Formats: sequence, C-alpha cells, structure tokens
Amino acid sequence: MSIAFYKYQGTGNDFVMVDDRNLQFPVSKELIASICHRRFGVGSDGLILLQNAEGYDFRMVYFNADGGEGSMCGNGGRCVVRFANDLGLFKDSTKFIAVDGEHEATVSGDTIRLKMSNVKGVEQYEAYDFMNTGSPHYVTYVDDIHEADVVAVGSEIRYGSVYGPKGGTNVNFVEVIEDNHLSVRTYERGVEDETFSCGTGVTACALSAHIREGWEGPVQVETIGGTLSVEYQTAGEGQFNDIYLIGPAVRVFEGTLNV
Ligand SMILES: N[C@H](CCC[C@H](N)C(=O)O)C(=O)O
Repeated sequence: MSIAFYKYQGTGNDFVMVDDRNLQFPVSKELIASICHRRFGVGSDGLILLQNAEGYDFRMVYFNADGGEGSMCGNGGRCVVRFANDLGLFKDSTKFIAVDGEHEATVSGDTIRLKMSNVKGVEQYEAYDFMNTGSPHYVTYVDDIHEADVVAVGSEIRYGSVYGPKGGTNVNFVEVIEDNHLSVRTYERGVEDETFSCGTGVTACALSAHIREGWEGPVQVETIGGTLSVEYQTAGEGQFNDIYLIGPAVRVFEGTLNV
C-alpha cells in the first residue's frame, strides 16, 4: 500500500509524520524501524502518527527510531503541532492528547510554544539529577560540552545497572554558558545515539539548572540543531508547573511510503 508522509524537524530532531486519521497505518516495530533507518528508509529520529481524538484537535502517537512506542517527545510534539496546523486542524492554538496526557500549544510564525507535563519531582544526586518530563532524563554537568563523550558515556548509563533494568533513560550533558543559558547534548534511548536536540531533555536540563543555579528563567538552551527556550513556574520542592518548550518546527519534504 502507498502512504503519504511528511518530514518535519524541530532543532534538528527529525520525524516522519503520517496523517493517520483513518487509522490505516500498519503499525509494526519492524516497519517503523525500517522507515526511520537512515540508509534503508526515509531516515529520522522517530515516526509520529496524527490520529483523531474525541475532545481534542488530534492525538499524537510517537515511536522512536527503533520502532518502539516511546514516551513523550517534546520536539516531536512541536513538530506534530506544526503538522496539524499545516493540515488546517486549528488556527493559532490547539489542545491535543499524547502518551503523557493533554498538551496545549500555540503557533506564532516559525515558533511553536508547547506546554509540557508538570514535573512532580526531581531526584538529586551528587553527579547528576534525574526526572521525568514526559520521558525519563538523566542530567549531568560538564566543563566543556564539545569534549563530552555523549555516545559512550550515555549508552553506559542508559544500559547500566541503575537505569537499564528500569527501561533505560535518556542522558543529557550540560554546560552552563552564563546565567539562564545552557548548552546541551543528549544521548537518546530508542534512537541509541546522540540526536541533534531532545525537547524533553532540554526541558529537564533547564529545570535541573534552575534548582542547582537558582535561576528565575526562562532558560535558553543551545543544542546542535538550534536554540530552544524553556519557561516554567515553581510549585514546591522539585515540582514545576506551566512548563513551556519554545522553538521552531518546520516541514522539510513530503513523499510516499510503499509498504
Ligand atoms: N526526542 C524526544 C525524546 C524522545 C524520548 C525517547 N528517546 C524516549 O525516552 O523513549 C524529545 O524531543 O523530547
């Protein structure tokens, strides 16, 4: 069968997007992994199905590049908002449902402002912070982000004895540039590689830095693929509400999958 697809990217985190409102997409781990493969397929960090959802403008169903259904994806969320806007499903602001619950978003020119799930707690250790921003994130600090061995150290932690048995974690490396300004590189589980940007990861790093540095925010975050901004309200120790991930998301090309 032939399926129309669209390729989107948000700060270099790229996704194959399918309008699946007719629920025709033949979901299988192997098929999705082959579509996301950068040699044998379209090539992307993940695949997103846009489906109908009662009471919402749409549902976001996100799969990692390995074909497994992932937890929340912040950049994918921003990209699917752009896709829904391109499809004419809403004009300026939208409410949709994803694996971690309800999300609101607004579109203003190039910029997508996505409301993230509340963060209910941050585990703090000497060497790192750990929290769930829709996906699990390990946040560790380095002096020079360019020197970080993201894949080697990231995969060690992702598969290690603490997080490996719990389903793994994404691993973020943070360099503090100045007040309210970070540089972040991320090893993503499910992609099992460094990606150019990770939205839920960038969010976790901004909140971690708020706790460690006492900043007021918003926090600007540099990634390999561009700049994101994170706004938030504090809501008690290690708790945050009204978290927004803000940045660009664009359609790159479209085509047909023969599956
Ligand atoms: N790239 C995504 C994160 C995907 C999460 C995924 N790697 C997992 O934990 O299953 C983002 O922008 O937030």
